Amino acid sequence: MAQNADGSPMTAEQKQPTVKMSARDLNLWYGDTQALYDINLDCYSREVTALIGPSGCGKSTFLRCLNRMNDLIPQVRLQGDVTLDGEDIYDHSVDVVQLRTFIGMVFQKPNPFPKSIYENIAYAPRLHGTGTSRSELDDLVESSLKRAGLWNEVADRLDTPGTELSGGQQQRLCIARAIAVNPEVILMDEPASALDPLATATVEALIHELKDNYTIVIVTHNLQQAARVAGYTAFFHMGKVVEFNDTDTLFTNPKEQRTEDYITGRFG
Ligand SMILES: Nc1ncnc2c1ncn2[C@@H]1O[C@H](COP(=O)(O)OP(=O)(O)OP(=O)(O)O)[C@@H](O)[C@H]1O
Repeated sequence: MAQNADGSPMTAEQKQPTVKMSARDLNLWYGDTQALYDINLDCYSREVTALIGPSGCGKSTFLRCLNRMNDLIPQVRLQGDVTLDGEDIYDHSVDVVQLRTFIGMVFQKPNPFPKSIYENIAYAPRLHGTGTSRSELDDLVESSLKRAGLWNEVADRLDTPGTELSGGQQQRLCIARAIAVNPEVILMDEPASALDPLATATVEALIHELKDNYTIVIVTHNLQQAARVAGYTAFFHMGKVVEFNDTDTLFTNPKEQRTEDYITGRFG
């Protein structure tokens, strides 16, 4: 049971999660083809929200709406609202480069820069002016690698190329790189699907730890993974959110037949 610091049980009001990001009546088209239909979904602060559903149902498209990555795809048209702390992220006044420092992203395939481990972390903070002196950058590199659970494995070889690390280490390096610019939200698009089971378990443990400080939204094909890491889960099908609930309820007591069919393996 959720408790207060003094051990007393939390009231329903205290347990109410805070909305960090929100989509309202969100529709998206690639050219003439509609990919998202009337999405209404909240992502709660300091929680992990999993997006599940069969291939092509719009999970990655929705994830990319949350930090305007779809802006980079020609022919994309979007209707509706996406907010961060109640502010419209599609407002004309929003600096998209800065927005993506608040809302970082980790991709399916680890994609470290072809630079040293140190430079992978230091590059963006230097660019954004958040770390200027060498000692500030040293501290930032160390703290980011520590938070991503990679420091002990790389502390003595910060000058070696990030691309020489194992796949799982590269993915944690990419997570450290996202953390280094001090984001509030981290979007993850199947972050463990290219990793072996051991590296997957390490990344999952890391996600679990990171949620104490960050809001995380993760796309996954792996239902067990959603059950392990996410407090909340949204089931997407054919561009729509069929059902959203806390993960335990969605997996054990789904309201919609389509959700039940999917989680019991009848399609997908
Ligand atoms: N860049 C693009 N241009 C045109 N159509 C696209 C583009 N990206 C995705 N789509 C289409 O949008 C729909 C949703 O795709 P999306 O990649 O968001 O689904 P997904 O649920 O993440 O799938 P998967 O699990 O296979 O990654 C699909 O029909 C897909 O073909």
